[in-house]
Amino acid sequence: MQLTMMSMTNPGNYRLRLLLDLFQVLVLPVIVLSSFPHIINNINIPLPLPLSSFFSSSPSLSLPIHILFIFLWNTALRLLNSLSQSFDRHNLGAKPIPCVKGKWPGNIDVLLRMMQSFKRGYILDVYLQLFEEYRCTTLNLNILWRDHIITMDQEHTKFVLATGFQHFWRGRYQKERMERFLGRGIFNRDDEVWSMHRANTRPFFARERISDFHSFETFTSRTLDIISNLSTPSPLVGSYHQPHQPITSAPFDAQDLFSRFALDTSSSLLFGQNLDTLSSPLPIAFKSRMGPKGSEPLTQDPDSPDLWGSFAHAFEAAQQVTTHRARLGSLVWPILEFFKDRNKGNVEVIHRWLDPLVEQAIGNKKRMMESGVVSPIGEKTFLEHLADSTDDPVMIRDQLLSLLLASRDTTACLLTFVTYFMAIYPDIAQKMRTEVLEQCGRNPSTYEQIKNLRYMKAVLNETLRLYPPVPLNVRESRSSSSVFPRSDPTFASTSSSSSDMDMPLYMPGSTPIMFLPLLTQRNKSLWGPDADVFDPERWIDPRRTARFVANPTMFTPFSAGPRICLGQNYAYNEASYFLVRLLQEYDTFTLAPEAQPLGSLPPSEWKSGKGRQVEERIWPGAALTLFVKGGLWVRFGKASNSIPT
Ligand code: HEM
Repeated sequence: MQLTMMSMTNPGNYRLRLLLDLFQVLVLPVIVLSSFPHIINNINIPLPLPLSSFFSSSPSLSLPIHILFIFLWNTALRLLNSLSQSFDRHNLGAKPIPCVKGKWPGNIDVLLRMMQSFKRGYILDVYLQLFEEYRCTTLNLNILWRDHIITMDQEHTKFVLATGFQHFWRGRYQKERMERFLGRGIFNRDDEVWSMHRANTRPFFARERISDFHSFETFTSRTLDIISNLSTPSPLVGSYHQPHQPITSAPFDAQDLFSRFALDTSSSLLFGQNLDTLSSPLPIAFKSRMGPKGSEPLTQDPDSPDLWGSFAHAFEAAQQVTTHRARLGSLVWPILEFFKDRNKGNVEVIHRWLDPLVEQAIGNKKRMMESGVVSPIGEKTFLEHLADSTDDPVMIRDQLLSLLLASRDTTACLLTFVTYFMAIYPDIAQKMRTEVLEQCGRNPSTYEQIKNLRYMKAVLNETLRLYPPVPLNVRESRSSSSVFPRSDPTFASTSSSSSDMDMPLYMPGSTPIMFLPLLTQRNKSLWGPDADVFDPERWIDPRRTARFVANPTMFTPFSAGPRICLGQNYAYNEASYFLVRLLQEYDTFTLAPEAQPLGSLPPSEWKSGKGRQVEERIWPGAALTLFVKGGLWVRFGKASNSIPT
């Protein structure tokens, strides 16, 4: 019933869904209980004494009786569901996914443990701990009596994304969380609408477009100018200079700068406009506070034009809200947001910026059609290309926003973490620089040259392995159940018996599943004992690449299967182009922890943890995409043999 009602309504109407759920859980049993005496009276059945006194109990007992009945009703429903699942499982010859057994009813203690870890813990560490505690790579969290599967299993992730694609979709709960923000865009739709978007978007990323480095150059040189200004040691830059400190170049937030670079580059590609976020005021070292993801952009002077700063802020805040909802789960967040949708304000700001662009594109299309002018796809922006396919302004805006999300934060994240590695491993930065100078000299690079930058590609891949810009993702199984392939070898030796080991896991229908590329890509049983080590050579030495060649889905930063990223090559080119130009001019990269906003340095307890957190010098967080909490504050040093900008 729930599913039918949901499909009849707007997928973003979480209030209606919550009311329907509460009706099923709380109201329906009360109705049934109250109608019992009438039914029994009408059909004149004599009841045994305990039951007749139950129905004729005094009003003071009525509340406890109702609560008891609600409890019994829901327990019975859960039992029925579990019986039907075990029958189905038996028929499919599968075993259940191991279930987390918390100390409190509904695994509330597990939920609290996760919430605590999201605040102070290392990224996704709470999930890794649970996998290790239960010695398995796919687990049912069963929060508030609802199945919620998490997996770091390479084989199961491959099944969700590729080999068993038809069994999964984005699902009701994800649409509910994202509907107001991403609407009918490619990230929030399945089936026909998704296919239509994909078919329409793919031709736009043809080779000619992804190898046209002209727009990369425009925004790269603009970014390098800013870095150059910031990196010139000067006592005059008083806003960041601390008394009693030697005068050095200014620390700046590289993550913020790269996000601006990526947003301006993407906006020029997608809707032919330079949003020029690179020109709005930058966060200032020692003054900046924490923003929704990185550092807080400066509050705009009320008299100056907004310059898209409010767009960028609302765009980040909307991602935070969406992630927070996913963490709270499909029951809790709609209750907390019942009277106030926390994304309403953010989305209004976003639409205020995008709607005029969409209207303009539709108007231009009409004018061009009237005058009989037809321009080829290679000369169009994505917005113009979209406007050719539909006149529906909401559909165009939603898809445009999805592409902005796809291209901006992911690419900025990749550049941020490469910079982090260049700062903590200067020898790797040096090696990258040597390759760049050998292959490209001092000129802006070409498509062919970038293809030959083997070490650069290895660094990008190694960064994407340890810090995938989409570190976790969610799908939902469709209404029918399915069976996972055999688990990956992570805990192979710990299964209780060999017959048990041979049994596949049962994936129930209509159930959310979260997969965790960040954990899969750091899994020692797949990548070897040095899985946590940043070592670009693993992508060059053929004996070491053999693991990945034989098993490509152990590395899925761009996803896999029918929904694989459409901008993968574009992203490699954009990041490589930027890094080539950067390394032509700069040879030292240092972290500036003293400039990190308060509360953004890794907590001391991480030192006693396991894996990368022990040596982490920044705080990685996730809000749809990965980011450095408080921003990545760094100093860049100009190479003595650099070329003048
Ligand atoms: C380092 C950069 C990037 C990374 C790591 C990345 C990663 C991903 C991932 C993991 C997905 C799958 C999301 C999901 O199914 O839930 C995806 C999808 C997508 N990406 Fe990227 N992406 C990057 C850059 C880009 C760029 C630059 C563009 C376009 C300009 C782009 C366009 C898309 C599109 C359109 C999809 C949706 C595909 C679909 O649902 O069919 N991506 N990307």
